[in-house]
Amino acid sequence: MTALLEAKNLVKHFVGTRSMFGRPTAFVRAVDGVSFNVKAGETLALVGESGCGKSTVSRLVLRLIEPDQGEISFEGRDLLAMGANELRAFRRDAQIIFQDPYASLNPRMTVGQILAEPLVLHDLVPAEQRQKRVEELLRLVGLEPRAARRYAHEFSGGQRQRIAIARALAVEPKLIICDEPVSALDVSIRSQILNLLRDLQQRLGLAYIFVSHDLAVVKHIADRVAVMNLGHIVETADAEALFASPRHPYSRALLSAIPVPKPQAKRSRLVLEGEIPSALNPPSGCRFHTRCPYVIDRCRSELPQLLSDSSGHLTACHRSGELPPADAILPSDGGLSPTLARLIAAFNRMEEAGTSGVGTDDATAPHATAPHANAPAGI
Ligand SMILES: Nc1ncnc2c1ncn2[C@@H]1O[C@H](COP(=O)(O)OP(=O)(O)OP(=O)(O)O)[C@@H](O)[C@H]1O
Repeated sequence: MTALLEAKNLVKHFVGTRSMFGRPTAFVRAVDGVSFNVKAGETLALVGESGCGKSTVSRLVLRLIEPDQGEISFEGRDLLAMGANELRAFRRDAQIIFQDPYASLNPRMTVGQILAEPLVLHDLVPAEQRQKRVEELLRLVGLEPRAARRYAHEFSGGQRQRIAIARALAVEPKLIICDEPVSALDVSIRSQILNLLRDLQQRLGLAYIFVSHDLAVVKHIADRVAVMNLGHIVETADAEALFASPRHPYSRALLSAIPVPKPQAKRSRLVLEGEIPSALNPPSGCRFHTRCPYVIDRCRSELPQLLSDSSGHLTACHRSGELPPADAILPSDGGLSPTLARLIAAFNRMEEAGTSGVGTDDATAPHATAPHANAPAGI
């Protein structure tokens, strides 16, 4: 199947520091040779720690910023060569929703006006049918039509994210970039929004690029996962394969930080030691080598290529194939395998995990403390 969106070898460096004369003296290598594709109707999750380049990739594929190098195609057409008219059509096909819906919703406009705006801008619905379309959009995201008369600040965080999703849907997109869409929400609300996104995907055939630092969230929504570290993708695989058998040491470390589902279980967390190296001065060779327990000399000097096995599982690690199986190092139900215990001595420290990820069941979510946490989805 042809990819809906394909990015090849994307590079974006920002000026990091300048001399007193204003000349660039160092560059932030935010995105440094990133390739991936997204098929129609699927969810590709882009995962990694803060600063790894996820948002820059999102901005590049929406052509909000221009890459220094690389290619992007959408439905087989060269996105970087598109003229104004083609780009306008692309801006309908590809939408974005952000972590903080409030910041992206105009406080001076009613929800009805916010949802009608893209309809007018893209000349989609005759004026007399706009109100009906706005009401349809509100229902689509689980809000009552009377929400149209109110302002964004009158809604809870989850409801505001529903409004932002409705606005993205107004132009009937094929692809939505979801940039940390549930990170700012109360835990109990997160699963409602994730369920809504999944439901909309099935009904409307949408593709998502789901950007998140949190693999626990991604587990609930992704078909495929691309793991990013300091401007590089280090592993890409079907979500099932990645969660069952992560191959890159960095993916394994991220995965082992996911809290176990049983609240009563004694949970263990693997924490990567040391500072995340800076994209301003990234380590040579493999950018993970300064934190990797399996580092060998070659990792310090030679950048590993992203190589595929016969199943399409891509890994960029000189030592993939030599590492112990993932189930030998990942904690299960709070128990520590002997291999993990050995690893910790060399690599990490262990700490009791008091954090929580996605509430799998709203009724049992532990942090339903915000005033709006138990508010119904509709208003
Ligand atoms: N306009 C810019 N000018 C200079 N540096 C930038 C700019 N935008 C991003 N960066 C830098 O590029 C790197 C990647 O940033 P990016 O926001 O893409 O990462 P991220 O993975 O999305 O992180 P976060 O989740 O914290 O937003 C960071 O080091 C960031 O400081």
